[in-house]
Amino acid sequence: MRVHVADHPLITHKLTYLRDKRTDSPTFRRLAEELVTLLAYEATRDVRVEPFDIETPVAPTTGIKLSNPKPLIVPILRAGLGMLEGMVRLLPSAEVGFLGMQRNEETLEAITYANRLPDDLKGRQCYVIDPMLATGGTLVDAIRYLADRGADDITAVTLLAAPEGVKHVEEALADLTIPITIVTGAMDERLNEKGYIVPGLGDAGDRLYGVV
Ligand SMILES: O=P(O)(O)OC[C@H]1O[C@H](OP(=O)(O)OP(=O)(O)O)[C@H](O)[C@@H]1O
Ligand SMILES: O=c1cc[nH]c(=O)[nH]1
Ligand SMILES: [Mg+2]
Repeated sequence: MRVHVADHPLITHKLTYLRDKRTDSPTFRRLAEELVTLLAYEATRDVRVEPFDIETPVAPTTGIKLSNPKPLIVPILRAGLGMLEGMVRLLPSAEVGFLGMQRNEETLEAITYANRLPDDLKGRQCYVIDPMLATGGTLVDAIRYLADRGADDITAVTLLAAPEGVKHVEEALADLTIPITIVTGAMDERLNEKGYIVPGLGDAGDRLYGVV
């Protein structure tokens, strides 16, 4: 598994405002969208392309275009929805499938309460988007779900990650032979006793959409 921690002053600058508890929901949403666009640049480094012949006004040349089938973007509801617009802006021809997952606040185990994805993901390159990788339980289940349906290249894009969670993802998915990549805006210090990322940003879903 490849883990890429973005190291760019603009990303850290935007993350700092995102983390700040005084940042209101509209600003939080805007920052999350801006951040994912910057992270997607790194996350799509290995997006599948094929040669494409064109003619410029001056001469014929061969460029590239995204291969078919197009990539599948999978936001994990709720909080992953806050990253969808930014990701789709960079990959406008991608398809979007949805996974609704929620972590039980006591056991910290994730349950899947909704899915709207193609049954057959054979040969698909998938981008899972979720702002938080905490214990890693949610991401492990999401990646396994996609891999079981045939996805053969999976990249997770997160705003923050905890070292314990990344380790868990790596260990729990060690049997998968497909390429798995995590691209994150920052690797924070640790998890606290409630499974929250420290220093983190609190509950990403609540900060985007309010407490439900
Ligand atoms: O790595 P883990 O320990 O599994 O935790 C991470 C998950 O927790 C948050 O979602 P949450 O369960 O709060 O749902 P929400 O997006 O609806 O708020 C977050 O968006 C991840 O999906
Ligand atoms: O810190 C955390 C951990 C899990 N989910 C969140 O939204 N925040
Ligand atoms: Mg939440």
